[in-house]
Amino acid sequence: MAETSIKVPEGGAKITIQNGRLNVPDNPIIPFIEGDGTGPDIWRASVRVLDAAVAKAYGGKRQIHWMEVFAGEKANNLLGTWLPDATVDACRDYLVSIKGPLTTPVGGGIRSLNVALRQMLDLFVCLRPVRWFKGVPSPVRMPEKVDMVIFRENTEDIYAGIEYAAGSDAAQKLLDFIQANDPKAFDKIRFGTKAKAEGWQKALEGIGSPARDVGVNVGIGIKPVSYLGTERLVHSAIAYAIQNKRKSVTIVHKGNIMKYTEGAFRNWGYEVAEKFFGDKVYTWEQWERTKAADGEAAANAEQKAALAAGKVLIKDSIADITLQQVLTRPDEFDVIATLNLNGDYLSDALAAQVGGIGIAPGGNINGVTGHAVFEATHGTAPKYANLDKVNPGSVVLSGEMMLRYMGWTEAADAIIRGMDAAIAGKRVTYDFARLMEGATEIKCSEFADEVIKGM
Ligand SMILES: NC(=O)C1=CN([C@@H]2O[C@H](COP(=O)(O)OP(=O)(O)OC[C@H]3O[C@@H](n4cnc5c(N)ncnc54)[C@H](OP(=O)(O)O)[C@@H]3O)[C@@H](O)[C@H]2O)C=CC1
Ligand SMILES: O=C(O)CCC(=O)C(=O)O
Ligand SMILES: [Mg+2]
Repeated sequence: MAETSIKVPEGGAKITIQNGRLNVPDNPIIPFIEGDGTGPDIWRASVRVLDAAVAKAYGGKRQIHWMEVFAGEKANNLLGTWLPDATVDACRDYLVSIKGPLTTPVGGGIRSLNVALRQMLDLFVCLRPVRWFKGVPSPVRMPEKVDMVIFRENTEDIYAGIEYAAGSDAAQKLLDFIQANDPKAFDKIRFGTKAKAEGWQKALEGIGSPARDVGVNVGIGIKPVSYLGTERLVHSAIAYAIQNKRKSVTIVHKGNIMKYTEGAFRNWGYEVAEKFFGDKVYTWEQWERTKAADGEAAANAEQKAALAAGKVLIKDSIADITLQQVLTRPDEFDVIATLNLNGDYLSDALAAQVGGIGIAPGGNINGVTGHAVFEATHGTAPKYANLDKVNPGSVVLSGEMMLRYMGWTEAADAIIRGMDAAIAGKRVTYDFARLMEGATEIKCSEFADEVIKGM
């Protein structure tokens, strides 16, 4: 029987932050959420890898004191609530935590606990690096060219969860508001009135469909995108690119269609680049201005000189073509700054290029308060729950990101060495084994053993 309340481990101490710098003791207490579905299998394997990496790197001088906190099905079973306040408080108090995936029902039921946690702790960056490990099976010809870092805005966009169900009073009130205040826009809501709905129904009856009573059934979602939300995300992405000597930051948006949300994100993104990083970046907006003033050749020469001087190129790309070009021309993408939904799609799509969601890590981070919750990109994969089967790589590598975030680079490096060795040995979980020639399929727990051996 699991614990029903949080037990603070003895002998551990809190990670704190002072003047923007994390203070990590040698015995930090780190809250963890096991997760739903495959979460427990993965966590059991991953925690052994993380502990082994720390032991290998520091020979007992440092040790993580793990503290289980509850969320999702386990919390609901034990405590009758999906996301206890104590869990959120623990992640807040202890600053750095790690979690497994949590289930979100589709089309009704509770809202995403994952999203709730990100919003409650204001973890505005969802950082998802996408890199290839030598030997990992990939559907693309040159996976070694895939080396991107996604900065996904984590607190706004349609993920704010402001949605009203079709037929509800709230949806009707919003429709009435739009009709009263912007009749032209209201007209574009295809089935926004009973007359329009009935008109379509009549047309259907004209081709033999049975008669039925149709009403106004329009669900409405709201997509907030703010200047400050954009500023802090894009600022983080560019600062990261400069610090890590990356070549470019691509602002990915669908601003041709959603002009005042995604389009504004693009425009503000360039503004942030020039306002905060003017001497360290060269933007496509600068290129446009020089072209208008002095011609294309001058603009090209200016860009070439700026990049030769080590400036980071700030460019933008519309989301649909981006999804093609990350496949066909991956080396043209480096750091990506994007909105919440685009980032969700892009991170799963890109993971496929480097071996799949089984090794796609992530971190949700507030670089100002220091709060961070590390978690895999994938979900609960419920059909594999309790089979000790799936790849623990995503949580292991999320832990690697966490260790690096804490400044425990030697332990993080040990994990990378272990992953490299395990993959090179071709003893891998089912997801890799089914695509890798000459591989032996092993269990989730056995893969953890291979990683530990390879450190
Ligand atoms: N941050 C979070 O906690 C997230 C939670 N979710 C939630 O998870 C639930 C299930 O979502 P679903 O859309 O099925 O997506 P999942 O990511 O859970 O699974 C989709 C598929 O991805 C592959 N996969 C996932 N995890 C692994 C792994 N560790 N190793 C190898 N392969 C893996 C499997 O593919 P195959 O069958 O081909 O082997 C699996 O069937 C939903 O409730 C969703 O809301 C989703 C995403 C993130
Ligand atoms: O919260 C969920 O259930 C899904 C979240 C998700 O897809 C993601 O974080 O990438
Ligand atoms: Mg996702």
